[in-house]
Amino acid sequence: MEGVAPAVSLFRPRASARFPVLLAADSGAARRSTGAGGRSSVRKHGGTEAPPRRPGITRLPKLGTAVSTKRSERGKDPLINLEVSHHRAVAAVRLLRIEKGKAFVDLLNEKANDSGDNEMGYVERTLGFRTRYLEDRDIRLVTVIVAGTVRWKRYLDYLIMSLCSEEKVFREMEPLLLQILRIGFFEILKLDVPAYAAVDENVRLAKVALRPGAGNMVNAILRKLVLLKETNSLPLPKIEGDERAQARALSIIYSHPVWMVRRWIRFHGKDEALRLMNWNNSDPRFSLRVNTSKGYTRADLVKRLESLQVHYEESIMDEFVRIREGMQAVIQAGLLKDGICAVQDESAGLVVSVVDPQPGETIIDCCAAPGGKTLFMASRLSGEGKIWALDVNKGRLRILMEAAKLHGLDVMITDIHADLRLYTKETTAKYDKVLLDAPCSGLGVLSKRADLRWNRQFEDLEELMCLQDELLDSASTLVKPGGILIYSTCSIDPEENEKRISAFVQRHPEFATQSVCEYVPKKFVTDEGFYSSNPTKHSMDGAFAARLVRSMHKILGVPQGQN
Ligand SMILES: C[S@@+](CC[C@H](N)C(=O)[O-])C[C@H]1O[C@@H](n2cnc3c(N)ncnc32)[C@H](O)[C@@H]1O
Repeated sequence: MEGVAPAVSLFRPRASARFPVLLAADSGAARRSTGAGGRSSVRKHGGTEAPPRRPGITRLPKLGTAVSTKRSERGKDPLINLEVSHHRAVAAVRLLRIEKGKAFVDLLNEKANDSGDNEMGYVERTLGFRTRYLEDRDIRLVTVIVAGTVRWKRYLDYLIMSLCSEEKVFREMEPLLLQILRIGFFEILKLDVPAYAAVDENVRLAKVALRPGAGNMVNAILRKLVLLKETNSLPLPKIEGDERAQARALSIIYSHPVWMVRRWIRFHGKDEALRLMNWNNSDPRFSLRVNTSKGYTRADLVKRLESLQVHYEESIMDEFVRIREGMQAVIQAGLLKDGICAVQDESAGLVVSVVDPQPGETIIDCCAAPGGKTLFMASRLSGEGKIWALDVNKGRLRILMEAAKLHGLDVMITDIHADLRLYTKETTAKYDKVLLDAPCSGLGVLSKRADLRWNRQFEDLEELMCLQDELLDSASTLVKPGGILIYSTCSIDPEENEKRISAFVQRHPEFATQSVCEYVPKKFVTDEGFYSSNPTKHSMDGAFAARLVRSMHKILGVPQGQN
């Protein structure tokens, strides 16, 4: 099931829903509202999107006590609509913006994800009214709905299209109406929100944000859906026919792109492909790494978590704790902001174990930003040694250095803003260890990146593999004789992982693979001696790493300067 277990109780209908009101926060607003017959005029807003007509809304001249007025107090927020459910309104607008590429799905830091002034501005310009500022519970609901609706988009759209009178109605549906329907379908099918609440609230949103006709359409389609769900007769495709047809059906039922389904069935078999898709559709699990460089221990972190009543589990790694429930409490208590710990998946931590940083070493992290692994490596150096953090993305590199300062590690890290391929042409510097955490498809982290599956095309893989080869060639020139090159990805795709390494050692006989068995628990070591974490096997993100040792001696056939 998608979403969090307590979601059902969180979705109880609001008492105020029975009393449609658009409250005016000041008398000026009351003057601007039209009076006659309860019909509202279309008010012009500063934004590009004109607000839709909202007939049937009563505007009251006084601010009710139930209205949150952060902006009203500043005299800027005259109109707050209490008729619609606030979190659904914000979710619909965020979904619209994600679809246009103007927002992203942030599963972790919901507060920072634009849920303040900016987002309310978008809501007002898009819907034509302002909602009250969201409380923590609402923000959590927005996150659950947005992430879930994005994950399940293919499944939801298939059902919405099936329940429209004809395909053309679906294809030509206005974007906001489609988002409202997706929310309703997701709530009913995956969150088990009581049908009456999901229908009622989404019909109201469509009526107020669009027009009565749109509300009627949402009503008709959602009621049809409720009936089909109750009779267990959802019109889903049958898994039958040839391999391609089966993959297409599975891609709808499990809401993944067809190419991914086909690829996973080919590489891992059908059962594992299904397990993987189930994992990607489930709530992501987060882990915390305690910041030992500031003198904190895991016991200190555990104590703080217990005082916050956060549910946690011990990790296989000394510095880590797995969070089962209560990530918001961690964020709100300032544990991240104060540099006590960082959010990091154990799968990424294990890559650092493969690097095995030792005090006194020189290490270059070739694709370092935003710095999760750089910081962990630096803290393992125990104050002795140095790390160079290189990345082509200046903004992300800035985030890395800010985090380094927060963690008290900035003295050990030097940033280099460059394209690795160009940088290595100009430098003669050599390092004890070189980490290449390469740009990749991210197919191992789809549960945390709800929208990634829709942003990746099959063609991207080809391009990424070429880049990975080029970066490997460049990174290899930075390794001292006898030094170590570590190649890692957050992908589970063999072509981005094992295949890149076998191609690399063929091109570079001066490098030989070294088993990672000394560095990570046995269950993560593949037959070929690589590190590999798998979501369905290890209940963590998918990741890969290989350790390659550079020969101490010159190898015949290797061009001068590269050996
Ligand atoms: C997988 S991310 C690195 C994540 C990072 N190691 C961490 O643990 O937080 C890949 C990084 O490669 C960088 N990158 C992509 N192409 C690059 C290039 N040609 N030279 C240097 N960095 C590059 C991207 O900007 C991105 O930050």
